[in-house]
Amino acid sequence: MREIDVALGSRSYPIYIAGGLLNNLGAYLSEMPLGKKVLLVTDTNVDSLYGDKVRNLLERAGFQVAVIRVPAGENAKTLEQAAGLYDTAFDHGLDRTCPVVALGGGVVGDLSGFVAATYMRGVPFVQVPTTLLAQVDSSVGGKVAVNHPRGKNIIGAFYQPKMVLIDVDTLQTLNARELRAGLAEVIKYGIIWDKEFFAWLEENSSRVLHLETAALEYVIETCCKIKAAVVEQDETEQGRRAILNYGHTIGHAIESLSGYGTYLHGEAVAIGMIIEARLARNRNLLTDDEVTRIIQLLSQVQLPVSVPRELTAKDMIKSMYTDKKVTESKLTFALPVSIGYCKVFQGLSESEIEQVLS
Ligand SMILES: NC(=O)c1ccc[n+]([C@@H]2O[C@H](COP(=O)([O-])OP(=O)(O)OC[C@H]3O[C@@H](n4cnc5c(N)ncnc54)[C@H](O)[C@@H]3O)[C@@H](O)[C@H]2O)c1
Ligand SMILES: O=C(O)C(=O)C[C@@H](O)[C@H](O)[C@H](O)COP(=O)(O)O
Ligand SMILES: [Zn+2]
Repeated sequence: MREIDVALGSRSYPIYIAGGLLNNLGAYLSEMPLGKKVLLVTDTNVDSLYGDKVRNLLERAGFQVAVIRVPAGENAKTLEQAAGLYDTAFDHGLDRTCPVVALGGGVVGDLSGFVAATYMRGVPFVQVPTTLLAQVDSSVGGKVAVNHPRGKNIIGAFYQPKMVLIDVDTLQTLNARELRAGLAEVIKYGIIWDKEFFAWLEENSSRVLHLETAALEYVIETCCKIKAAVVEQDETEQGRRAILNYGHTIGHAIESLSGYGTYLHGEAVAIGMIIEARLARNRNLLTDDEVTRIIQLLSQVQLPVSVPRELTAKDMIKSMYTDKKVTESKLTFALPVSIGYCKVFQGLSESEIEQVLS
């Protein structure tokens, strides 16, 4: 088993990565100082695959489990769904010592983490991510949120989990489109932090797409280590953490303008990374060759590479002003300055953004 410690003082926690780890969830939770009632949050798809198994494991470990299933997909990241979770937590008698356990992808993790952060001003939270995207990104670092019709993740908090348990075997049931969407965030780490990892992906992406366990474990461990390092430097995004947002200023505009769920988060981020790489090229940060390599790798894993035709530059730019990196009305982007290193730039002009969108 691979183990990574996210070192955040009193909010530190372990990330465990291995095949078959779901079987250990009950034992791990029993060793933690937790109350005996669990709110197990999942979605309809994940419930049908792993819900009974996890519930039984937790009950055998002595926990009383209330399961709540939200509809699968981005549209479940709402305050209305959160309200349903609060009701179930209340009905089940969850007190401040009792954990919320997120079993599913980033939607379940973000939504239930938001509920864990706010129910009774905070109860223990455990992440059991089951998509590649959630295993490499959303389960780590403590960003929890729901969407607002006008902007992604607008209502949220920073709230770290007590443990992240990653069973790589769960990826065997994930469909190809979702796997590719997860690969977008994987490629992001190569671009913003680790040029050798980017080069490894250029050679080995098909091993990940073929769900080869050794490749998956290597990818997940590498990404979680990078994310842990960034979050340890800047837990609440006062500055440097915003590099994890590369591709997201454009990506979030695509997601909210085209209707949440039309483009998967990873797909929108893939398009965003290309447009933002072009922004970086126009500022002489990236070379033409580096932009080509980025486009080539994203195309190689069959991610979308162009902005949907129906979205106008004007609407995209308007939507970007709801981005959380905006301060004093200045559009802010995380831009790579080479493959393997990224910086945050404030005050980009609308005309330079229009130029790369058209
Ligand atoms: N908090 C963060 O730091 C962070 C980071 C990246 C993304 N996110 C958020 O994560 C969300 C996207 O997460 P996602 O891509 O995991 O989407 P998701 O949670 O919608 O899951 C994708 C789909 O896969 C299904 N699924 C999940 N696990 C499965 C499995 N093992 N086998 C078969 N099907 C499975 C789900 O039911 C769903 O239909 C977005 O809302 C995004 O904003 C958050
Ligand atoms: O953890 C972070 O920090 C990230 O930016 C990771 C992103 O992949 C993720 O999509 C995050 O939810 C975006 O954050 P937001 O603050 O722009 O909503
Ligand atoms: Zn993301």
